[in-house]
Amino acid sequence: MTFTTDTSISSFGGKLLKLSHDSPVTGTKMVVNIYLPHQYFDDETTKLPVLMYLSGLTCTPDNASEKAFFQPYANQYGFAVVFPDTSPRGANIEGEDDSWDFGTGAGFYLDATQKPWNKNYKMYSYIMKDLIPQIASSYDTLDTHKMSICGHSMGGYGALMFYLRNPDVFQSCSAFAPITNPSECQWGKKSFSNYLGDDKTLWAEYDPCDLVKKFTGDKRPILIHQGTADAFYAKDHQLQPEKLVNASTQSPLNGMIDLHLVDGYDHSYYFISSFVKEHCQFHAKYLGLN
Ligand SMILES: N[C@@H](CCC(=O)N[C@@H](CS)C(=O)NCC(=O)O)C(=O)O
Repeated sequence: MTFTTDTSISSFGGKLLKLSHDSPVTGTKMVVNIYLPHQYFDDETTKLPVLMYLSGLTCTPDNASEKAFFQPYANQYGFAVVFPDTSPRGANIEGEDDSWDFGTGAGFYLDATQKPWNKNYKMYSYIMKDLIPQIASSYDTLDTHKMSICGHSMGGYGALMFYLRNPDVFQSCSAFAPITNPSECQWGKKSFSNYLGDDKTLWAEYDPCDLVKKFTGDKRPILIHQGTADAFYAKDHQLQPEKLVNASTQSPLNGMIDLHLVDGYDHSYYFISSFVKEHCQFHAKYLGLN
């Protein structure tokens, strides 16, 4: 299957492409946005690294494309940014649209094992086995062997989880207000029990606090920003970045979780866009761009 370009929008000297494709993995039509920096159009031979950005609960690829402001830094360093969706849509599963923190917009980047979700809710395999290979085959000058990953909230969890499981695929990882211990917070428990069932050994295969202890990749820092005025952090305890720091003390990444608690910032894209520069600078270093 190839991408259909639904829209192409000029932005900061590059272009944002809004794409769709039929995914054999999810069995649904999937949408994805890709930001191509000006280098992509200036020079048709040089391969450009890729930054994957995973969004949080309720998001489509458009939230970050419109409000995170990766574009100036993508142009400064010369990398493309991929914004996948957060779940399959329109799978016609009963209950899929009943709540904002489960089902549509809340795929948790995992492969569901439980009925009725296990037919379509396979975001882990979608990203690894469908989206990334398809970007590689559709865009000759995007280098998916030079790829880093970041994300926000549920997408921050996704970024940590993909990186910790696949250090050979992703050069570096960062997160904004990530859910770090999904097995031990309300959002995670709701999704993991419905998508994965009761077997906690399966939960551990997706939980960054478990995965960090088994990490086999290079000893590189993971950059995390967390706003102190974020109610999901301060009041609801959904995010718990300190738990990842604690878990990492028993791992090769001891001392490498670079957690910045930033005073007064909330959970919104005003927070993300305030620190996107630091995250781009961080990834550019590991992508060999600065
Ligand atoms: N809908 C939820 C909030 C969900 C939420 O904050 N989602 C975050 C990710 S966890 C987000 O990025 N929302 C979309 C946006 O801010 O553009 C509520 O009403 O409390």
